[in-house]
Amino acid sequence: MKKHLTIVIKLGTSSIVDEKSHEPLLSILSTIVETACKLQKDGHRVVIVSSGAIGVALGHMDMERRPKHLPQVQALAAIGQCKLMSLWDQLFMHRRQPIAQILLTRNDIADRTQYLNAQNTFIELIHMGVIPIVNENDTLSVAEIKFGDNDTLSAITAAMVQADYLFLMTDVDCLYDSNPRSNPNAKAIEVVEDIGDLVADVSSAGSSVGTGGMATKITAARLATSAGVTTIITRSDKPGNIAKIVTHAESKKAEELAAKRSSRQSSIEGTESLSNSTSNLTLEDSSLAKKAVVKEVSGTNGAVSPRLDAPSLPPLHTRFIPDLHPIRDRYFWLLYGLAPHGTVYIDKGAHRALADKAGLLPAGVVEVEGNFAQQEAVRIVVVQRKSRGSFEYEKEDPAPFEVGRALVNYSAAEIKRIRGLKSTEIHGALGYADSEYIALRENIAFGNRTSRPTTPNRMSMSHEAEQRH
Ligand SMILES: N[C@@H](CCC(=O)OP(=O)(O)O)C(=O)O
Repeated sequence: MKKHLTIVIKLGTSSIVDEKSHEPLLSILSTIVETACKLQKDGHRVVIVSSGAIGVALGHMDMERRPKHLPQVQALAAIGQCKLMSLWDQLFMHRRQPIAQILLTRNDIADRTQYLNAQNTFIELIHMGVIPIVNENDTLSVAEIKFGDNDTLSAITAAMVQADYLFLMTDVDCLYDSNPRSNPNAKAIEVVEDIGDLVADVSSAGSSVGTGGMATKITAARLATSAGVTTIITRSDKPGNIAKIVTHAESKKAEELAAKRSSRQSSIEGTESLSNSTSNLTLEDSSLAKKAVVKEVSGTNGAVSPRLDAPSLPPLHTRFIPDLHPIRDRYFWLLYGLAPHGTVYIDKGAHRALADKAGLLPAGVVEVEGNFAQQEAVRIVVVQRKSRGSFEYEKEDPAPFEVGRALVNYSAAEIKRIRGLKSTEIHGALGYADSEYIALRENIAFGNRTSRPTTPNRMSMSHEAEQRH
């Protein structure tokens, strides 16, 4: 196994406190501590993303359920966060393992300098042999600046620390193609090569004290795999399985990478591919081999691992294979660190120009939506004009599709006035010209799965992610 793997372990509220009594689940927490210390001892680095502040506070304050009123939730988070950290600290102290608390809001990382500061702190802590324990800073978070669920926060953390693995610990073994509690023939999905083609049961809504569910785990897996992080969904009540799963995944990695490369190579002809200026990221990746590898396991009733007949196999889990060309650093930050404030619709010619590493010129802009300012993030959506030079575009055939995000040099109102013009005409239209480009190429990042027209299934997931932004 590669030395010095970086492993992010995300524990939801339901793994930390009992859903009814809100008492801490000490056996799970203790096994996590033992697992994390063993991994550190073996030369790996561990980061924990721990929910549970509000859940712990409910128990501490003898409250039956999570309140609805935001200031009350924020107050509970403030009460619970120190109890939670004290709990972790006591458990880790038995192993003489130092820990550190990192609390983040989306606002913190929307500023590039602050994002880099957070990243540097993580790197330094890891270097010092400390285990960072991350949570959302709920006391400051309101809807607009919330990650909303710690699944997304854990994916962003995993990207920030360039983790090898993200473990999303949950209350089922893995993803299934249908609900295993109601369908005894539900099949376990053990490997996902491409989330774009995943058909899975996401009906699990999460616990009554947490906010995430299976859908947010898939969103998190999409973010993390796009940053090159192998993402695992597995049971939280058996944290000891983490090391076994890593060993198994490491042994599979090389052969799967080779297979993915050769499948990509053989189908690349005839397929339009576009790239980020430094990462060579393929936008139109429909040529890649994309499938969820579903392996049937018998007797899935109740989502309990039925693997007694196959002792040599690793514990049941779902493994999302990371993208061949990860989106890292600034491009990841542009895509997922920032909340988009609007949409700029561009034509296919502009899309092609971006692929050739040009910036976005006003001539290629068809429509603008939202009320954004200069230097704010927007979605870039490609449309087909109804006729040459027209600002009308096809709404369904072909459907508009999002290709990425950009930081713009002009506000929404300004872009409305200069769309369709040549750069030399900007000054005449506005009375000034800050830049010849709507967005510089270095300020545009392409996503590898936001590029194609979305199926209803995918659409609902990306909308959900957007709402959380
Ligand atoms: N930040 C919150 C947890 C957010 C949340 O509910 O996340 P999760 O339990 O993963 O769905 C807390 O510490 O209570």
